[in-house]
Amino acid sequence: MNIIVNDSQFFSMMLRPISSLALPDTVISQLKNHGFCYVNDILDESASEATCIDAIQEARICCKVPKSFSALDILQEELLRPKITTLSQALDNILDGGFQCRTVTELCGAPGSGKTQICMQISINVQLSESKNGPGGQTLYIDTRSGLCIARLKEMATACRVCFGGQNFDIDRILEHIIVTRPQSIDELSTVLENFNELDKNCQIRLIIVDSLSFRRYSIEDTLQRTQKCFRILDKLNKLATRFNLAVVITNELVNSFNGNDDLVPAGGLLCAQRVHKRFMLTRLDDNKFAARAMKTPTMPEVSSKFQVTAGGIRDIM
Ligand SMILES: Nc1ncnc2c1ncn2[C@@H]1O[C@H](COP(=O)(O)OP(=O)(O)OP(=O)(O)O)[C@@H](O)[C@H]1O
Repeated sequence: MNIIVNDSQFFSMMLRPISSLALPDTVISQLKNHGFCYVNDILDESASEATCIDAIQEARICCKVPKSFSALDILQEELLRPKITTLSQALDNILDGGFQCRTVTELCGAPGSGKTQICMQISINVQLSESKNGPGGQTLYIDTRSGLCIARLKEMATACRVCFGGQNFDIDRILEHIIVTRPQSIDELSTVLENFNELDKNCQIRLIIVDSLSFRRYSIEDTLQRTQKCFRILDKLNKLATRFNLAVVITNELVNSFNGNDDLVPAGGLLCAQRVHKRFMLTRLDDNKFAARAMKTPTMPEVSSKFQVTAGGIRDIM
Protein backbone atom coordinates (compact mmCIF):
# COMPACT_ATOMS: atom_id res chain seq x y z
CA MET A 1 0.00 0.00 0.00
CA ASN A 2 1.35 3.41 -1.06
CA ILE A 3 1.20 5.32 2.24
CA ILE A 4 4.66 6.42 3.21
CA VAL A 5 6.47 9.53 2.02
CA ASN A 6 9.23 9.90 4.64
CA ASP A 7 10.02 8.56 8.12
CA SER A 8 8.34 11.29 10.13
CA GLN A 9 5.20 11.10 7.98
CA PHE A 10 5.29 7.34 8.33
CA PHE A 11 5.30 7.40 12.15
CA SER A 12 2.73 10.15 12.50
CA MET A 13 0.40 8.29 10.12
CA MET A 14 0.90 4.94 11.88
CA LEU A 15 0.11 6.43 15.27
CA ARG A 16 -2.91 8.37 14.09
CA PRO A 17 -6.11 7.39 15.92
CA ILE A 18 -8.74 5.72 13.70
CA SER A 19 -11.28 8.28 14.96
CA SER A 20 -9.34 11.06 13.19
CA LEU A 21 -9.76 9.50 9.73
CA ALA A 22 -12.43 10.87 7.39
CA LEU A 23 -14.70 7.87 7.85
CA PRO A 24 -18.42 7.57 8.64
CA ASP A 25 -19.16 7.21 12.39
CA THR A 26 -20.61 3.74 11.81
CA VAL A 27 -17.33 2.52 10.30
CA ILE A 28 -15.28 4.03 13.12
CA SER A 29 -17.41 2.44 15.83
CA GLN A 30 -17.34 -0.89 13.99
CA LEU A 31 -13.53 -0.77 13.93
CA LYS A 32 -13.36 0.26 17.60
CA ASN A 33 -15.69 -2.58 18.57
CA HIS A 34 -13.22 -4.96 16.94
CA GLY A 35 -10.33 -3.47 18.92
CA PHE A 36 -8.78 -1.30 16.19
CA CYS A 37 -7.66 2.04 17.65
CA TYR A 38 -4.76 3.29 15.50
CA VAL A 39 -3.89 3.27 11.79
CA ASN A 40 -1.08 0.89 12.69
CA ASP A 41 -3.68 -1.73 13.76
CA ILE A 42 -5.61 -1.76 10.50
CA LEU A 43 -2.50 -1.87 8.30
CA ASP A 44 -1.27 -4.98 10.09
CA GLU A 45 -1.55 -8.11 7.89
CA SER A 46 -3.47 -10.01 10.60
CA ALA A 47 -6.23 -7.36 10.49
CA SER A 48 -7.38 -8.86 7.17
CA GLU A 49 -8.62 -11.89 9.11
CA ALA A 50 -11.10 -9.83 11.17
CA THR A 51 -14.80 -10.12 10.36
CA CYS A 52 -15.17 -6.37 9.71
CA ILE A 53 -13.03 -6.57 6.55
CA ASP A 54 -15.17 -4.05 4.60
CA ALA A 55 -14.63 -1.41 7.29
CA ILE A 56 -10.90 -2.19 7.33
CA GLN A 57 -10.66 -1.79 3.55
CA GLU A 58 -12.48 1.54 3.73
CA ALA A 59 -10.11 2.77 6.43
CA ARG A 60 -7.06 1.56 4.48
CA ILE A 61 -8.17 3.58 1.45
CA CYS A 62 -8.32 6.67 3.72
CA CYS A 63 -4.64 6.22 4.56
CA LYS A 64 -3.49 6.17 0.96
CA VAL A 65 -1.44 9.09 -0.26
CA PRO A 66 -2.15 9.62 -3.97
CA LYS A 67 0.87 9.55 -6.29
CA SER A 68 2.15 12.90 -7.58
CA PHE A 69 3.41 13.74 -11.05
CA SER A 70 5.06 16.82 -12.49
CA ALA A 71 3.06 19.02 -14.85
CA LEU A 72 5.57 18.07 -17.56
CA ASP A 73 4.88 14.33 -17.06
CA ILE A 74 1.16 14.99 -17.40
CA LEU A 75 1.63 17.16 -20.49
CA GLN A 76 3.73 14.47 -22.17
CA GLU A 77 1.16 11.81 -21.34
CA GLU A 78 -1.64 14.03 -22.72
CA LEU A 79 0.21 14.62 -25.99
CA LEU A 80 0.59 10.88 -26.47
CA ARG A 81 -3.09 10.11 -25.88
CA PRO A 82 -4.62 8.50 -28.97
CA LYS A 83 -7.51 10.38 -30.59
CA ILE A 84 -10.40 9.10 -32.63
CA THR A 85 -11.11 11.12 -35.74
CA THR A 86 -14.69 11.86 -36.79
CA LEU A 87 -13.59 12.24 -40.44
CA SER A 88 -14.68 15.89 -40.30
CA GLN A 89 -11.69 18.18 -39.86
CA ALA A 90 -13.94 20.98 -38.57
CA LEU A 91 -15.46 18.71 -35.92
CA ASP A 92 -12.06 17.24 -34.99
CA ASN A 93 -10.73 20.78 -34.49
CA ILE A 94 -13.22 21.65 -31.77
CA LEU A 95 -12.63 18.23 -30.21
CA ASP A 96 -8.92 19.10 -29.98
CA GLY A 97 -7.99 16.56 -32.64
CA GLY A 98 -10.75 13.99 -32.10
CA PHE A 99 -12.34 12.05 -29.24
CA GLN A 100 -9.50 11.50 -26.76
CA CYS A 101 -8.63 8.44 -24.74
CA ARG A 102 -8.89 8.92 -20.93
CA THR A 103 -11.64 11.45 -21.58
CA VAL A 104 -15.40 11.33 -21.08
CA THR A 105 -17.20 13.38 -23.74
CA GLU A 106 -20.90 14.13 -23.69
CA LEU A 107 -22.88 14.84 -26.87
CA CYS A 108 -26.18 16.57 -26.14
CA GLY A 109 -28.89 17.46 -28.58
CA ALA A 110 -32.51 17.21 -29.64
CA PRO A 111 -33.75 14.12 -31.52
CA GLY A 112 -32.20 13.99 -35.01
CA SER A 113 -29.27 16.28 -34.14
CA GLY A 114 -26.66 13.73 -35.26
CA LYS A 115 -25.59 12.15 -31.94
CA THR A 116 -26.00 8.54 -33.05
CA GLN A 117 -24.46 9.23 -36.47
CA ILE A 118 -21.28 10.49 -34.75
CA CYS A 119 -21.27 7.49 -32.39
CA MET A 120 -21.54 5.07 -35.29
CA GLN A 121 -18.76 6.83 -37.21
CA ILE A 122 -16.29 6.75 -34.32
CA SER A 123 -17.10 3.12 -33.46
CA ILE A 124 -15.58 2.38 -36.89
CA ASN A 125 -12.76 4.95 -36.78
CA VAL A 126 -11.41 3.77 -33.41
CA GLN A 127 -10.25 0.69 -35.31
CA LEU A 128 -7.78 2.71 -37.41
CA SER A 129 -4.30 1.52 -36.48
CA GLU A 130 -1.59 3.67 -34.90
CA SER A 131 0.10 4.04 -38.30
CA LYS A 132 -3.13 5.70 -39.48
CA ASN A 133 -3.27 7.92 -36.37
CA GLY A 134 -5.94 5.89 -34.60
CA PRO A 135 -5.97 3.93 -31.32
CA GLY A 136 -6.44 0.63 -33.21
CA GLY A 137 -8.96 -0.86 -30.80
CA GLN A 138 -12.52 -2.10 -30.53
CA THR A 139 -15.76 -0.47 -29.41
CA LEU A 140 -18.17 -1.39 -26.67
CA TYR A 141 -21.41 0.12 -27.99
CA ILE A 142 -24.01 0.37 -25.21
CA ASP A 143 -27.21 0.95 -27.13
CA THR A 144 -29.79 1.70 -24.46
CA ARG A 145 -32.53 2.78 -26.85
CA SER A 146 -31.98 0.33 -29.71
CA GLY A 147 -31.08 3.32 -31.91
CA LEU A 148 -28.08 1.60 -33.49
CA CYS A 149 -28.91 0.56 -37.05
CA ILE A 150 -26.48 -2.12 -38.26
CA ALA A 151 -27.34 -1.59 -41.96
CA ARG A 152 -26.39 2.09 -41.56
CA LEU A 153 -23.23 1.11 -39.68
CA LYS A 154 -22.29 -1.19 -42.58
CA GLU A 155 -22.96 1.60 -45.07
CA MET A 156 -20.63 3.94 -43.14
CA ALA A 157 -17.95 1.28 -42.67
CA THR A 158 -17.97 0.46 -46.39
CA ALA A 159 -17.36 4.14 -47.15
CA CYS A 160 -14.24 3.99 -44.93
CA ARG A 161 -12.46 1.46 -47.16
CA VAL A 162 -9.83 4.00 -48.25
CA CYS A 163 -9.09 5.14 -44.67
CA PHE A 164 -8.35 1.52 -43.72
CA GLY A 165 -5.89 1.09 -46.58
CA GLY A 166 -8.15 -0.34 -49.29
CA GLN A 167 -6.77 -3.75 -50.23
CA ASN A 168 -6.93 -5.57 -46.88
CA PHE A 169 -10.22 -3.98 -45.95
CA ASP A 170 -12.58 -6.51 -44.34
CA ILE A 171 -16.07 -5.22 -43.57
CA ASP A 172 -17.00 -8.26 -41.43
CA ARG A 173 -13.94 -7.68 -39.27
CA ILE A 174 -14.92 -4.05 -38.74
CA LEU A 175 -18.41 -5.07 -37.63
CA GLU A 176 -17.03 -7.89 -35.47
CA HIS A 177 -14.97 -5.32 -33.56
CA ILE A 178 -18.05 -3.39 -32.49
CA ILE A 179 -19.45 -5.19 -29.47
CA VAL A 180 -23.09 -4.21 -28.99
CA THR A 181 -25.04 -4.56 -25.77
CA ARG A 182 -28.60 -3.39 -25.15
CA PRO A 183 -29.27 -3.01 -21.43
CA GLN A 184 -32.93 -2.58 -20.61
CA SER A 185 -32.52 -0.60 -17.43
CA ILE A 186 -30.07 1.59 -15.60
CA ASP A 187 -29.26 -1.35 -13.30
CA GLU A 188 -28.42 -3.54 -16.29
CA LEU A 189 -26.17 -0.78 -17.60
CA SER A 190 -24.36 -0.76 -14.23
CA THR A 191 -23.88 -4.52 -14.45
CA VAL A 192 -22.38 -4.20 -17.95
CA LEU A 193 -19.83 -1.69 -16.64
CA GLU A 194 -19.06 -3.72 -13.50
CA ASN A 195 -18.21 -6.67 -15.75
CA PHE A 196 -16.07 -4.65 -18.13
CA ASN A 197 -12.82 -6.38 -17.06
CA GLU A 198 -14.12 -9.78 -18.18
CA LEU A 199 -15.30 -8.41 -21.52
CA ASP A 200 -12.04 -6.57 -22.19
CA LYS A 201 -9.99 -9.75 -21.68
CA ASN A 202 -11.04 -11.04 -25.09
CA CYS A 203 -11.09 -7.77 -27.01
CA GLN A 204 -9.01 -4.61 -26.89
CA ILE A 205 -11.71 -2.03 -26.17
CA ARG A 206 -10.55 1.58 -26.68
CA LEU A 207 -13.97 3.23 -26.93
CA ILE A 208 -17.11 2.91 -24.82
CA ILE A 209 -20.25 4.52 -26.22
CA VAL A 210 -23.37 4.96 -24.13
CA ASP A 211 -26.19 6.01 -26.47
CA SER A 212 -28.06 7.22 -24.53
CA LEU A 213 -27.60 7.86 -20.83
CA SER A 214 -31.23 9.01 -20.56
CA PHE A 215 -33.35 6.12 -19.36
CA ARG A 216 -36.59 8.06 -19.44
CA ARG A 217 -38.44 5.19 -21.12
CA TYR A 218 -37.94 2.99 -18.10
CA SER A 219 -40.18 3.54 -15.17
CA ILE A 220 -37.98 4.20 -12.20
CA GLU A 221 -40.35 6.02 -9.88
CA ASP A 222 -37.83 7.79 -7.71
CA THR A 223 -36.11 10.57 -9.68
CA LEU A 224 -33.52 11.12 -6.95
CA GLN A 225 -32.63 7.44 -6.98
CA ARG A 226 -32.36 7.48 -10.79
CA THR A 227 -30.13 10.56 -10.72
CA GLN A 228 -27.85 8.98 -8.12
CA LYS A 229 -27.56 5.85 -10.25
CA CYS A 230 -26.75 7.98 -13.27
CA PHE A 231 -23.97 9.76 -11.37
CA ARG A 232 -22.54 6.46 -10.20
CA ILE A 233 -22.47 5.28 -13.81
CA LEU A 234 -20.64 8.44 -14.86
CA ASP A 235 -18.11 7.96 -12.03
CA LYS A 236 -17.57 4.37 -13.15
CA LEU A 237 -17.10 5.47 -16.78
CA ASN A 238 -14.50 8.01 -15.63
CA LYS A 239 -12.61 5.28 -13.78
CA LEU A 240 -12.72 2.94 -16.79
CA ALA A 241 -11.49 5.73 -19.11
CA THR A 242 -8.43 6.31 -16.91
CA ARG A 243 -7.70 2.72 -15.95
CA PHE A 244 -7.98 1.25 -19.45
CA ASN A 245 -6.79 4.33 -21.40
CA LEU A 246 -9.95 4.48 -23.47
CA ALA A 247 -12.35 7.11 -24.77
CA VAL A 248 -15.87 7.33 -23.40
CA VAL A 249 -18.64 9.04 -25.34
CA ILE A 250 -22.13 9.41 -23.92
CA THR A 251 -25.17 10.96 -25.53
CA ASN A 252 -27.74 12.92 -23.61
CA GLU A 253 -31.18 14.32 -24.33
CA LEU A 254 -32.50 17.80 -23.74
CA VAL A 255 -35.17 18.53 -21.16
CA ASN A 256 -37.06 21.65 -20.12
CA SER A 257 -35.13 23.75 -17.64
CA PHE A 258 -36.78 24.88 -14.41
CA ASN A 259 -36.13 28.57 -15.16
CA GLY A 260 -39.67 29.14 -16.46
CA ASN A 261 -38.47 30.15 -19.96
CA ASP A 262 -39.02 26.75 -21.56
CA ASP A 263 -35.30 26.61 -22.36
CA LEU A 264 -34.01 23.19 -23.34
CA VAL A 265 -30.98 22.01 -21.35
CA PRO A 266 -29.08 18.72 -21.15
CA ALA A 267 -30.69 16.18 -18.78
CA GLY A 268 -28.85 15.94 -15.47
CA GLY A 269 -27.87 19.62 -15.68
CA LEU A 270 -24.70 20.95 -14.13
CA LEU A 271 -24.21 17.95 -11.86
CA CYS A 272 -23.92 15.75 -14.92
CA ALA A 273 -21.58 18.29 -16.60
CA GLN A 274 -19.27 18.06 -13.55
CA ARG A 275 -18.79 14.36 -14.25
CA VAL A 276 -17.74 14.69 -17.89
CA HIS A 277 -14.56 16.30 -19.22
CA LYS A 278 -16.15 17.76 -22.34
CA ARG A 279 -19.69 18.59 -23.35
CA PHE A 280 -20.88 19.49 -26.86
CA MET A 281 -24.30 20.65 -28.00
CA LEU A 282 -25.41 19.40 -31.41
CA THR A 283 -28.09 21.07 -33.53
CA ARG A 284 -29.54 20.28 -36.89
CA LEU A 285 -29.31 23.20 -39.33
CA ASP A 286 -30.83 22.42 -42.70
CA ASP A 287 -30.66 19.55 -45.21
CA ASN A 288 -28.09 17.24 -43.67
CA LYS A 289 -26.00 19.97 -42.13
CA PHE A 290 -25.35 20.08 -38.42
CA ALA A 291 -23.56 22.29 -35.88
CA ALA A 292 -21.56 21.32 -32.81
CA ARG A 293 -20.89 23.86 -30.06
CA ALA A 294 -18.40 23.32 -27.24
CA MET A 295 -20.26 23.92 -23.95
CA LYS A 296 -17.51 22.62 -21.74
CA THR A 297 -13.88 21.93 -22.66
CA PRO A 298 -10.77 22.54 -20.55
CA THR A 299 -8.76 23.80 -23.52
CA MET A 300 -10.99 26.00 -25.70
CA PRO A 301 -13.37 28.94 -25.63
CA GLU A 302 -17.02 28.40 -26.63
CA VAL A 303 -16.24 27.49 -30.22
CA SER A 304 -18.52 25.83 -32.74
CA SER A 305 -18.18 24.11 -36.08
CA LYS A 306 -20.38 22.69 -38.81
CA PHE A 307 -20.36 19.26 -40.38
CA GLN A 308 -22.61 17.17 -42.58
CA VAL A 309 -24.00 13.66 -42.48
CA THR A 310 -23.67 12.03 -45.90
CA ALA A 311 -24.52 8.52 -47.06
CA GLY A 312 -20.88 7.66 -46.22
CA GLY A 313 -21.03 9.15 -42.72
CA ILE A 314 -19.68 12.27 -41.00
CA ARG A 315 -17.86 14.64 -43.34
CA ASP A 316 -16.87 18.31 -43.68
CA ILE A 317 -19.24 20.66 -45.47
CA MET A 318 -17.63 21.44 -48.84
N1 LIG B 1 -27.96 7.55 -44.82
C1 LIG B 1 -28.00 8.83 -44.45
N2 LIG B 1 -27.62 9.79 -45.29
C2 LIG B 1 -27.63 11.07 -44.96
N3 LIG B 1 -28.04 11.52 -43.74
C3 LIG B 1 -28.46 10.60 -42.85
C4 LIG B 1 -28.45 9.22 -43.15
N4 LIG B 1 -28.89 8.58 -42.06
C5 LIG B 1 -29.17 9.50 -41.12
N5 LIG B 1 -28.91 10.73 -41.61
C6 LIG B 1 -29.11 12.04 -40.91
O1 LIG B 1 -28.97 11.85 -39.53
C7 LIG B 1 -30.16 12.28 -38.85
C8 LIG B 1 -30.40 11.40 -37.63
O2 LIG B 1 -29.38 11.66 -36.73
P1 LIG B 1 -29.19 10.78 -35.43
O3 LIG B 1 -29.82 9.45 -35.57
O4 LIG B 1 -27.74 10.80 -35.12
O5 LIG B 1 -29.98 11.64 -34.38
P2 LIG B 1 -29.88 11.61 -32.79
O6 LIG B 1 -29.36 12.92 -32.36
O7 LIG B 1 -29.14 10.40 -32.33
O8 LIG B 1 -31.41 11.50 -32.42
P3 LIG B 1 -32.15 10.69 -31.24
O9 LIG B 1 -31.90 11.46 -29.98
O10 LIG B 1 -33.56 10.69 -31.64
O11 LIG B 1 -31.55 9.31 -31.23
C9 LIG B 1 -31.25 12.12 -39.86
O12 LIG B 1 -32.34 12.96 -39.56
C10 LIG B 1 -30.53 12.52 -41.14
O13 LIG B 1 -30.47 13.93 -41.21
